[in-house]
Amino acid sequence: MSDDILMNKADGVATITLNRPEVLNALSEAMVQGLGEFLTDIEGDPSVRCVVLKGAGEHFMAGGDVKGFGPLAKLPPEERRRRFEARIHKLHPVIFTMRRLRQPVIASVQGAAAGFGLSLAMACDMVIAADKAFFTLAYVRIGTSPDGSGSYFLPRIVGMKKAMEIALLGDRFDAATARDLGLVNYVVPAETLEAETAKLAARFVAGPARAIANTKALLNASLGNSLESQLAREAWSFADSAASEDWAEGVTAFAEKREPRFTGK
Ligand SMILES: CC(C)(COP(=O)(O)OP(=O)(O)OC[C@H]1O[C@@H](n2cnc3c(N)ncnc32)[C@H](O)[C@@H]1OP(=O)(O)O)[C@@H](O)C(=O)NCCC(=O)NCCSC(=O)/C=C1/CC=CC=CO1
Repeated sequence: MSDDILMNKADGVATITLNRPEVLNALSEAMVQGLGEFLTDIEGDPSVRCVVLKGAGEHFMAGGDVKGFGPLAKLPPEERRRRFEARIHKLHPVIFTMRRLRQPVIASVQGAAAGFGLSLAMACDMVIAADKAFFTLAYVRIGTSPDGSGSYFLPRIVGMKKAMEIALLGDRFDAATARDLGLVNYVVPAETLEAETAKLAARFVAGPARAIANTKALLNASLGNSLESQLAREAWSFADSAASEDWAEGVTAFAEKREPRFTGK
């Protein structure tokens, strides 16, 4: 496995670190492959109750490696089209797996989240950002259009008009603006980002795993479902959650007026 991406598992949390700080963690082929492999590993590991995605160094991720694109500019247009289409398709299993994972995925963002870096953060379930973080969809500034699910999640999160502004202009905006737009859940002082991310992850680790997984799947499904299908799915999910040990513990703790002690079973 390449050093471009790292994973550490501890106390129920899998932390994935994008690790090319010398280029603001710009994407490499090895990083895409590693991300896919780590997420597949997590999908099969019930001991992981939460995933944290972060960047090494001062930034989250600057997106595709634009300096690495240089040599491609010399290729004939049809060859460029072929190569980029192939490369970008390799990102898709990563996005699908992140959305399909039973565990919540938290993006912990410091510095820049640009291009695919912003797409990736949007594909996470929650985003916690340092007050000094900044965001740009960027693609239009290098003469291209969004990828990696950016054009799927952006209008769903911020609404169509704001999505048009962010995508068509590619301007930078700060963490407070990102929070006001709903792109970020919490903004925290940069020096507390790690600790606040750990606190949020610990809440998921201590939570009712099956209910959390069912809730995540329900919200994902609602983006494309009719009301009728969604209601059917809600009924199934509630009943499935109610068949867990954590549900029995939750209602018992409520009756006993104490905090529940969930085990994830
Ligand atoms: C917003 C920025 C990310 C950061 O801005 P700032 O803090 O002002 O820093 P800079 O001075 O601009 O940059 C510092 C150095 O880092 C280099 N750098 C920055 N971004 C990249 C990058 N994406 N790839 C390679 N290197 C990068 C920059 O050149 C500086 O280096 P030097 O000091 O040597 O000069 C800002 O930098 C920015 O907007 N970056 C570009 C964002 C972008 O266009 N991203 C790519 C869009 S395409 C994409 O994301 C996705 C894919 C996915 C997969 C396959 C194929 C295509 O694209």
